[in-house]
Amino acid sequence: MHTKPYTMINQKHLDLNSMKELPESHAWLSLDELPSYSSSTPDQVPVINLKDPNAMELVGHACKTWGVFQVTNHGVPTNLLEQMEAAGRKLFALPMQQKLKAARSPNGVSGYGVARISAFFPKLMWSEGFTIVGSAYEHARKLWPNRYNRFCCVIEEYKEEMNKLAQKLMFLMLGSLGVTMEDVKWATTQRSCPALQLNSYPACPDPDRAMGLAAHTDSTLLTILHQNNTSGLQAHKEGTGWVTVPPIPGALVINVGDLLHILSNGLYPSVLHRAMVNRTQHRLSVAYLYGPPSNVQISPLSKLTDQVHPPLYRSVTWSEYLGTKAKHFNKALSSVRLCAPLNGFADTNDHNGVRVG
Ligand SMILES: C=C1C[C@]23C[C@H]1CC[C@H]2[C@@]12CCC[C@@](C)(C(=O)O1)[C@H]2[C@@H]3C(=O)O
Ligand SMILES: O=C(O)CCC(=O)C(=O)O
Ligand SMILES: [Fe+2]
Repeated sequence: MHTKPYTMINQKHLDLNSMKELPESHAWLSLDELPSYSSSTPDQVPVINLKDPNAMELVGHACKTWGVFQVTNHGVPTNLLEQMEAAGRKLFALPMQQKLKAARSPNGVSGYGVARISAFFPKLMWSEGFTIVGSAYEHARKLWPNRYNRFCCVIEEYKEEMNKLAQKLMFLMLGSLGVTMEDVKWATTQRSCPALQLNSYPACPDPDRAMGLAAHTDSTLLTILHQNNTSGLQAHKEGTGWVTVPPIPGALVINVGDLLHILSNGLYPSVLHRAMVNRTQHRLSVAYLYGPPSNVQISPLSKLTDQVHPPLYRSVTWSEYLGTKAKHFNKALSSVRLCAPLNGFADTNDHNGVRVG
């Protein structure tokens, strides 16, 4: 038997829940490299009632101006959101040795571990994650050898409901640009292969020097995020700076991802966002990362391009783009860009210069 605490086994898997002070490995030098602007009128992330007769227009406007919004009346049962949150809590409350049994392999996608983007930062993030692509069965069986069924059922039901909502959102987002689901046949005929990301942000002894999840855009078409009633999510808006996305009970947060940025030829820019931590509360979030079927070529929709608006991005599949993101992180989007914008300026939404830490 070893006598060292298991937090020493692997520096990347410190048990944050038991730390009384912030270790150097997690102390960020600067949390803000992007400018913040002071404004007398506080700018707030839109909240849209999906049963509003103008929902399509409101969604389109939110995608153009923010790339993030919250939705109410979204049709996902509240008790399913609660069950998912409870399942997440149960998972992260397991002892570290147990969680490590389902650790993500070095080049793998699924499993327990630090955020995939960690490799791009000199400091570690104050969070732990669990990624599920495909069935949760293999991992759940390692975590709870005799009682994995309940976890798997909640995950499956959650994915089912989120898929319905994602389709509805695609219909609204594209509809607002004059694009019909006929123009994007794959969106209704082929099944997508989504990912589910559970994030846990333990209470932090020194929140002002720690980062929960560093600034990034999602590689998805769109992401549906459920945050428990603890704030921490912030979105970046040009000209405004970082804005907190306040938790609203029962509401879900929708992010525009890089693939929708490409599909809309830049009309819907993907949103840069991050998660901050706090001193007293354990924060939990569940992200449903929705992309197209993995081998469908995604390129700017022909309805949105003409001589004056040439396609700005080359076509990519989701699986190729995930590889590009894993390699180039915040330069992934500009690496698939075809031509410079007509005004000659770098596209601010390509998130080229973001480096936090
Ligand atoms: C399907 C996806 C999308 C992934 C990779 C893979 C599984 C996990 C997703 C996330 C979730 C956390 C932020 C992010 C940036 C990360 O590090 O892992 C995401 C990434 C992406 O959107 O690129
Ligand atoms: O925890 C959050 O609020 C953000 C999570 C997130 O951005 C992600 O999982 O991609
Ligand atoms: Fe994200």
